[in-house]
Amino acid sequence: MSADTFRLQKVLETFRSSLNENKEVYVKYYIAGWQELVTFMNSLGNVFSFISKDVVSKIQILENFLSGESGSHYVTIQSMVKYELENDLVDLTKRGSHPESGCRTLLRLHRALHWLELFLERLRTSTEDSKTSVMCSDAYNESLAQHHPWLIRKAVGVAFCALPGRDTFFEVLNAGDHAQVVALLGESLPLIAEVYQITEDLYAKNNLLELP
Ligand SMILES: CCCCCCCC/C=C\CCCCCCCC(=O)N[C@@H](COP(=O)(O)O)[C@H](O)/C=C/CCCCCCCCCCCCC
Repeated sequence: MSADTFRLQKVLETFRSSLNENKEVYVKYYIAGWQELVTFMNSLGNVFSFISKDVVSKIQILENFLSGESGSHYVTIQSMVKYELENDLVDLTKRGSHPESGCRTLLRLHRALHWLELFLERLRTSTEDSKTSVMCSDAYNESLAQHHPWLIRKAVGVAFCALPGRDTFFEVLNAGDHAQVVALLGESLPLIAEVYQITEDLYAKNNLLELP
C-alpha cells in the first residue's frame, strides 16, 4: 500500500492516540488525523484542492509551532491555549500582531471536525439511496457554513456536486465492504466526538470560540 493511500483505520488510530488519560489532546496526533483526511480529499480530485490546500496550510502552521523553540508548549491543545493566552500570543477580538496563532489556526480545524462528525454519522446511518452530496451539504450547513462568506459557501456547493456516489465513496474509504466501513465509522465517531467536545469545552471556557 503506498504512503498516500487513504486508510480510514489510520484516522481512527490517530484520533485514538490523540487523547491521553487526562483527556488532553496531543497536537501531534490531531495533525496526523488531518493529514490522513487530506490524503482522502486529494483522492477525490482537483475540485477539492482549494479545501485541502487550506487544511495543509493550517497543519503547517501548527507543525511549525510544534517544532519551533516554544514547541514544548504546543504538545497538547490545553498547553497551547495556556501558553498563548499567558503570553498574549492570540488576537482575541480583531486580527493584529498574531494573525496565525496556534489557537486561531486550530479553531478553524476544530470547526471542520464538527462538520466531519456530522457527515460521518450521516454516512454511517445512510441507506442505498442516500446521496453523499446531500449528506455533505446538510452537515456543512449545520456547522461550517455559518463561519464562511458567501463565495466560499458557493464554491463548496459546487465541489459537493463533484462528489462520488455513496458506493464509490465507501470504496475510496478503503476499509472493506459496507458493513466493515459502517462498523469502523461506529468505532471512529465516538473518538472524534470526544476530541471535538474536549476542544469545544476548552475554547468555550477561555472564550476563544470566535477568534478572528
Ligand atoms: C474518515 C472518512 C473521511 C470522509 C471524508 C472527509 C475528508 C475531508 C475531511 C475534512 C474536510 C473539511 C476541511 C475543511 C477545513 C476548512 C477550514 C476553514 O474553515 N478554513 C476557512 C477559514 O480559514 P481562515 O481563512 O479564517 O484562515 C477558509 O477561509 C476556507 C477554506 C476553503 C473552504 C473550506 C470548505 C470546507 C468544506 C467542508 C466539506 C469538505 C468535503 C470534502 C470531501 C468529502
